Amino acid sequence: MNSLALPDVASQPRAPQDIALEWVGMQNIALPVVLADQRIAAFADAGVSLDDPATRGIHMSRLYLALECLEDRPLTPGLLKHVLGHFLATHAGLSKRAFLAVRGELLLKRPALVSPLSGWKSYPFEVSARLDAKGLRIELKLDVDYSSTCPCSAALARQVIQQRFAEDFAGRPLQRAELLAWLGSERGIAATPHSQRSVASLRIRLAADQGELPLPALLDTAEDSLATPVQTAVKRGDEQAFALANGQNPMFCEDAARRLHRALSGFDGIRAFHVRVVHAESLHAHDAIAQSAWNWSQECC
Ligand SMILES: Nc1nc2c(ncn2[C@@H]2O[C@H](COP(=O)(O)OP(=O)(O)OP(=O)(O)O)[C@@H](O)[C@H]2O)c(=O)[nH]1
Repeated sequence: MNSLALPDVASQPRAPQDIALEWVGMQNIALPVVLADQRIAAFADAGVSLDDPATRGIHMSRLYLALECLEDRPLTPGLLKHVLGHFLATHAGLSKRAFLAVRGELLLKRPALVSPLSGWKSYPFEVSARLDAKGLRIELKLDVDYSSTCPCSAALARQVIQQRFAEDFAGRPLQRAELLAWLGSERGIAATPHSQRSVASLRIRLAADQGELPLPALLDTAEDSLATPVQTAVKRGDEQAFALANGQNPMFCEDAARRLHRALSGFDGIRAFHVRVVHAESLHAHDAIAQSAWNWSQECC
């Protein structure tokens, strides 16, 4: 039987109560993409609106096959626009809006803080794009893991150390060598502040006409602003540098959200962003959360 003889149910008209649909398509399509000079095992969601209420279904295979050109060319706003344009061209008369989301994990090699070592870090990302009469819109989602040391806990720990010092050295003159030894002993660090693994989830809408998807640059900007990103290869010297970075950058979740807000405000090519930080508290069994946004509305990609 040739294809002309196959029934095409999708093209048949529906019953009279028909309704236009906002999004129709497929999700979690396995797809290799090229991003930041890497080939990434990604998953794509592809869809269009079904604006013609009299048409029963879209043509899923046309969306699926249009994804093929993502295999070999770097993922850029231009390539996303090309694919979305193809979605619309193959659904002329049916669809006015086209959608594509690509999810994966970007691997970036990160140097140790002081030793000459390095290792890989995985960054979950999602690139969502939408094309309609208003043009192309692109939103990036990125997660950044970091360490946060509680500033309140740090102050309370310092107070305990002060009290311990007052007790241990009460009523006698201070000897430099004795004091130095005390500072290096467990009595000299009678209390420690608590730290927690934390995650910042960034949603970034790119300005129009961006030539690239600036994922590595955004990740660097976010990590630099937090100053305590989680590490890869670690020797004791690196761990000490990490302890120093944490001591110099104690952060409530509010502090982390404000750091990220300031950093993203200075990043070129962004038209809106939303930041959500989650501190997985070690003091509490619940998490501490802060959110911040700029130029943000609930419109989606
Ligand atoms: N529209 C639609 N198609 C579905 C769905 N689930 C599976 N499909 C299948 O997707 C396949 C591809 O659909 P089309 O793109 O219309 O395939 P086609 O008619 O061979 O291709 P064209 O000639 O380009 O229209 C069909 O076999 C559908 O049955 C669904 O929920 N909606």
